[in-house]
Amino acid sequence: MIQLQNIINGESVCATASLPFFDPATGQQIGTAPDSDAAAVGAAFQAAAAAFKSYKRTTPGTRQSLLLQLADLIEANVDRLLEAEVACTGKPSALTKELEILRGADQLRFFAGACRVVSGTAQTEYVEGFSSTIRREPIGVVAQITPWNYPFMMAIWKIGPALAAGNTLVLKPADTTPWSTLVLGELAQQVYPAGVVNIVCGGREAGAAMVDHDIPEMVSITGSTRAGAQVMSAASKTLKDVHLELGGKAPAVVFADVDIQRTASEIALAAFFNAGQDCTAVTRVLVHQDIHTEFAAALADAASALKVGGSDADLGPLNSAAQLERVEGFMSRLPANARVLSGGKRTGTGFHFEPTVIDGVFQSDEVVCDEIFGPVLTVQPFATEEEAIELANGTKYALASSVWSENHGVVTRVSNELDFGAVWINCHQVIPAEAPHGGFKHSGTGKDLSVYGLEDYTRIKSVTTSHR
Ligand SMILES: NC(=O)C1=CN([C@@H]2O[C@H](COP(=O)(O)OP(=O)(O)OC[C@H]3O[C@@H](n4cnc5c(N)ncnc54)[C@H](OP(=O)(O)O)[C@@H]3O)[C@@H](O)[C@H]2O)C=CC1
Ligand SMILES: CCCCCC/C=C/C(=O)O
Repeated sequence: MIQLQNIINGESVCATASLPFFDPATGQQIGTAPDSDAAAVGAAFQAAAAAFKSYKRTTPGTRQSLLLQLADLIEANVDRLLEAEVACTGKPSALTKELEILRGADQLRFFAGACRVVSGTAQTEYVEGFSSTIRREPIGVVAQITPWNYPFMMAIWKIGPALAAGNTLVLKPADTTPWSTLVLGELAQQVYPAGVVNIVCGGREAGAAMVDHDIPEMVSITGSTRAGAQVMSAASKTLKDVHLELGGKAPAVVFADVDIQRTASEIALAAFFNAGQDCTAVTRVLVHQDIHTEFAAALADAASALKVGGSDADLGPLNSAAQLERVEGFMSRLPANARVLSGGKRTGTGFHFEPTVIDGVFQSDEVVCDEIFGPVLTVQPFATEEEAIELANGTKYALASSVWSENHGVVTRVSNELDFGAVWINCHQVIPAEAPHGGFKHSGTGKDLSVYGLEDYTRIKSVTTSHR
């Protein structure tokens, strides 16, 4: 059994209580991680506050160099990170190495470069006899809470911009997936002074303590809309900045002129990658009525061709028994009108679920409007461009979307009307480090990645100097 420890002020620290964590591919326990209480979380914030006094004075050049060193360490330790990530998630190994671990190193390199170009304004005389400067400064100590769907990469998305901007941090991984974040934290200790990067594990008590504590001036969470709303409400008591990357229910709007087989395969991949546990995954296909039946059948074929579980899998398991039960709950409550064209049930060992395509559903059905976070895709026909836009925009989520057509006018008009933080045209889920990632409405506020994500971890100060 592996016994993990918190990382506080540069040291591994035991906790008084622990939580088990499991391999979702088999359901077997892997080890235990600390179940941190408010005192442990408080110690981490104290360490981060002490470290901030000197870390905030580092130059962009120094911060760049530190991030580049950490990126190099990630590459040098890719096998350790991969073992920890795959153990807690059951993800396919080769894809995880390329698309999450090595990509995480690249994303850190992006922030390493970006921190050298983000700046305030030069001295300007807005008032005669006075010079003004607008400075971008780090916020201070930040509290960061990550989810279990991409545990390593979401930790990168949090620590990269925070450290690039000159903040110190305390990060809590989800209780089912602590391991790779602690390996990352351990690597960070080889680069950063004690207290700059602190990792505390735990469940809801630790999460609440992260948000309630009065040291951090910002809390950033990636998770469900429910968790985001709770965090926002709790954070309002201490007037913290909140940065929320929450749920999604991404539509793919497909017009009648597409290549049906190719488009269906690409959409199936974007729906079922990571077993659909992805806030940008395609979850709703809105397809022109002229090709509805043929396209739904092509999606079902593409879904059935995917391999679930095993070393050469296209998709691994759901992350926990609770998540499997949540997905099964949606299936058990399907309305009478729904037709399951492929999949629909658990399979194999652990928490695997078949890629599932459901036709015959309506906009008001729960399976169409609520985030499921599993390999479940619904199909709805539309008659006109206007109806497609209305259906696409018709849920409370607004993170990601795509439109598929060869017609330039159609994709331009529709992409302008789609009310989402990201719109992809004839593709889905293309997420380079340079592009802002974040939604509107119940999908949250603030951006990850990009210079906008880096700026979210800064505050603006106005400094005015008299010429006297
Ligand atoms: N946008 C996204 O990427 C994600 C969306 N989800 C959605 O959430 C659904 C349920 O999954 P669930 O596991 O409950 O996900 P949560 O949103 O509850 O968990 C995500 C992270 O938030 C933490 N957390 C949850 N509630 C609070 C709180 N009130 N205060 C502080 N931290 C909190 C969790 O900690 P702990 O480990 O203690 O639970 C975890 O680290 C999924 O089906 C999916 O729809 C889930 C994960 C990611
Ligand atoms: C390897 C593709 C990763 C895309 C990650 C974007 C989604 C983030 C989230 O679900 O929070």
